[in-house]
Order: sequence, then structure tokens, then C-alpha cells
Amino acid sequence: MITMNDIIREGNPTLREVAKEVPMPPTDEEKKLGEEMLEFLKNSQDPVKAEELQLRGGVGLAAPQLDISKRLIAVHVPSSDPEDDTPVLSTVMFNPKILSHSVQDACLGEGEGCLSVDREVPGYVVRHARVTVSYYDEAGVKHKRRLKNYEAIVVQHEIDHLNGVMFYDHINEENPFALKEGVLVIE
Ligand SMILES: CC(C)(C)[C@H](NC(=O)Nc1cc(F)cc(F)c1)C(=O)N(CC(=O)NO)CC1CCCC1
Ligand SMILES: [Zn+2]
Repeated sequence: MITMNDIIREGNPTLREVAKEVPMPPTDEEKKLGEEMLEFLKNSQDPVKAEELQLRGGVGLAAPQLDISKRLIAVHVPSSDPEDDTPVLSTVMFNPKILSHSVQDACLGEGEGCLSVDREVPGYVVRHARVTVSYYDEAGVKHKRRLKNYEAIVVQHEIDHLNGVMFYDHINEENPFALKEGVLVIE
């Protein structure tokens, strides 16, 4: 199973590569990888397993973070309602692609971090507020999905990893907390 030791950290050149498309349908090995990535995220959000395995609570993971330069991500976004156990988004996406996006931008009020970055990098990471993504599932079936709010941010963060982009590449160097008019701040 995947643990923190399998996750490469900034400085590893793989994190700056453009990952390769996965031919559809995915091979058994690629399907297994996707399942393991999703299992890592679920384990990382389980207090007992996270403690046992010393995992950082993760909501998304991209194959390049495992030193595998393939266009494959997993996302497991829990509901913001603690009473609700159903995640708002829990899936493996092969060859995810942003088809269209809102004019409006958004950022997390807390800024962002990354499982591959062992330091705090303060500042707003401005992204699209809403995106329409297409992706293939492990059966090779094509899906199209509109995402908004936190799950839209997570998927954009993960797709960035497939293009060698790190969250801090988006932070304004002069003023990390500069915000243009109309940017939605997601708390
Ligand atoms: C880097 C880290 C702080 C671990 C971040 N987690 C997170 O932001 N909060 C979180 C953790 C949970 F378990 C459950 C939950 F609802 C929220 C994260 O997983 N990522 C994913 C990543 O590094 N992918 O490469 C960073 C997030 C920053 C914005 C979107 C993803
Ligand atoms: Zn990341």
C-alpha cells in the first residue's frame, strides 16, 4: 500500500515533468495504481490508520507524486458536513482535462499546501472558481463533470501536477495575499 515514503518531494525533477497520457483502457497495473492512490487518501483521512501509518491527511494525489509520470489522479474530498459520511467527490481520473471554466476565480482562504512540499508557503493560490472536466474511469469510460468550490480547487491542484506545476507557482511574489476584484475566497 502507498505510504508517505512513496511520495516524492519538491526537488525531484519528476514533479516538473509533463506527464504522459494513459492509453485507454488502462492496463491492470494502471487500474491497480489508481485504486491504491484512492486507498491512500481514504487511509490518510482515517484517524486510526493515519496515525498508525503516519500519513498526512490527503484529499488528492497525482501519479507524478509517486514518481510515475502518467496522467492519472485520485481525489477523495469529504463532505464539509461532519454528520455526512458521503464524500462530495471520490474517484480516480485518467487523462483529466479542463474543458471549460468560469470567468470568476477562487482561492482557499487558508492558502494551499502539498503532500510533496514539506514546508509552509503562505499566499493565495488563485484558480478557476468552477471547471468542467472530462476524464476516463478505470473501465475507460469517458465522463464529463462540472465542479465548484473546494472540489474544483482540489482537481485543479492535481491536474497542475500532471503539467509539472506546483501550487506556489501561482502565488503573487510581490504580495502573496494580493487579490483582484471578484475573486471568491473559499473558507
Ligand atoms: C497538503 C495537504 C495539507 C495534506 C492537503 N490536505 C488538505 O488541504 N486538507 C485536507 C486534508 C484532509 F485529510 C481532508 C480534508 F478535507 C482536507 C492535500 O492533501 N493536498 C493534496 C495534494 O498535495 N495533492 O498533490 C493539497 C490541497 C491544497 C488544495 C487542494 C489540495
Ligand atoms: Zn500537491
